[in-house]
Amino acid sequence: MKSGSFMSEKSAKIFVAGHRGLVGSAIVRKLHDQGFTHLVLRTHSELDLTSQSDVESFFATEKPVYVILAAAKVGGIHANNTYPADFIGVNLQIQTNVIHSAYKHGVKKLLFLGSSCIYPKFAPQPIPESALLTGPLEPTNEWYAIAKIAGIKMCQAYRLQHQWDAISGMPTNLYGQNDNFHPENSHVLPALMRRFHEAKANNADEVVVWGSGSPLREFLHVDDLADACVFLMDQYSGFEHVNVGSGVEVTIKELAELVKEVVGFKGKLVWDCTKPDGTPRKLMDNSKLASLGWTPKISLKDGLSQTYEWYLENVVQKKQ
Ligand SMILES: NC(=O)C1=CN([C@@H]2O[C@H](COP(=O)(O)OP(=O)(O)OC[C@H]3O[C@@H](n4cnc5c(N)ncnc54)[C@H](OP(=O)(O)O)[C@@H]3O)[C@@H](O)[C@H]2O)C=CC1
Ligand SMILES: C[C@H]1O[C@H](OP(=O)(O)OP(=O)(O)OC[C@H]2O[C@@H](n3cnc4c(=O)[nH]c(N)nc43)[C@H](O)[C@@H]2O)[C@@H](O)[C@@H](O)C1=O
Repeated sequence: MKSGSFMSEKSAKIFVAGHRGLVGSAIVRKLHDQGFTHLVLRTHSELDLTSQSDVESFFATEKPVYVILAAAKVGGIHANNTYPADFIGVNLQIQTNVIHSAYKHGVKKLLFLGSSCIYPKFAPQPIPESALLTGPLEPTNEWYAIAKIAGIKMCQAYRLQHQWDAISGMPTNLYGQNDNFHPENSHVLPALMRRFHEAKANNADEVVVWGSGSPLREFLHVDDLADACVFLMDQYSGFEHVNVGSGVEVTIKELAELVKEVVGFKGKLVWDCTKPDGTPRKLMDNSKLASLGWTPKISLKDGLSQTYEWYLENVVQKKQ
């Protein structure tokens, strides 16, 4: 189902929740590029989205017209596995508060972002939207996945009961500027970029990479995701969530070799098989979004080079 008025309302008030994160910052850049003039932004310290009363008074006062929910407790396989209570609890709180107050205060349309980890561990590949809730989840991220599934279902329930335009996008693994480069808690791509960079700077002979190297992952540049989010806000008002991926998958070993090349590290890789592999494969079926008219533009090679340049200028140089 198409809606099609978002792009014609460039002065409408838009709340981008999580605007300093990887995804939120890319969405803000995209909205500015597209000529949107009235973004409402709050840092975590200005507005804690886990506080129901604070979220409620924010919506009562600001009354945004559109909401893009890119605030969440996010992390890689180790963080998900180590802090299950935070990943389920914080995410349920943020999304429940924002979705309910947005509905209550007359928001016209809301986009909720989930993740490809909502699908069963052994889902058919590529994974269609219809695979949701058809099998057991991957244990390393089931707490986060359950929260994200609840978010999809909340959007669907509010649409059914209140005819409210809440939609959900399910991005694949993302990367790009403003990513989290924490050594343990980040996702694989920024973790390896940092590790290879530091190994090169310290003339180290080897770099440790987690797991067996055999899992397959699909990576999408965050600027492509932001473009897809704006597209969905404008063009999609359906009940079902929509997959957002690149359609290209690589093994973790191939990814490690690519990052190594982009960074220019000359040593060898050592695999730490005490670390979990996680789900063996999660390539999404992106045909629904393609049939609506959206496809990604940034190749993994170009995206990696761009991200490394950003990392050098914004993380490495700022530390010096
Ligand atoms: N990164 C990825 O690979 C993927 C991400 N996604 C989804 O995209 C969305 C954004 O993820 P991403 O940009 O990577 O995450 P980030 O961690 O980069 O950004 C999340 C943002 O949310 C804010 N935030 C967290 N908790 C609160 C809170 N209690 N109150 C207010 N703000 C808060 C953070 O602020 P602060 O840092 O100050 O706490 C941060 O700005 C999430 O819904 C995630 O599930 C989906 C698939 C893959
Ligand atoms: C987006 C998605 O992200 C998470 O799922 P994931 O795809 O498993 O995420 P990941 O990026 O952390 O790992 C991908 C693969 O890479 C391997 N790996 C190698 N070396 C490092 C490494 O140094 N760090 C990390 N994190 N992983 C490494 C790692 O062992 C695994 O096999 C979800 O929890 C959930 O948050 C979610 O939705």
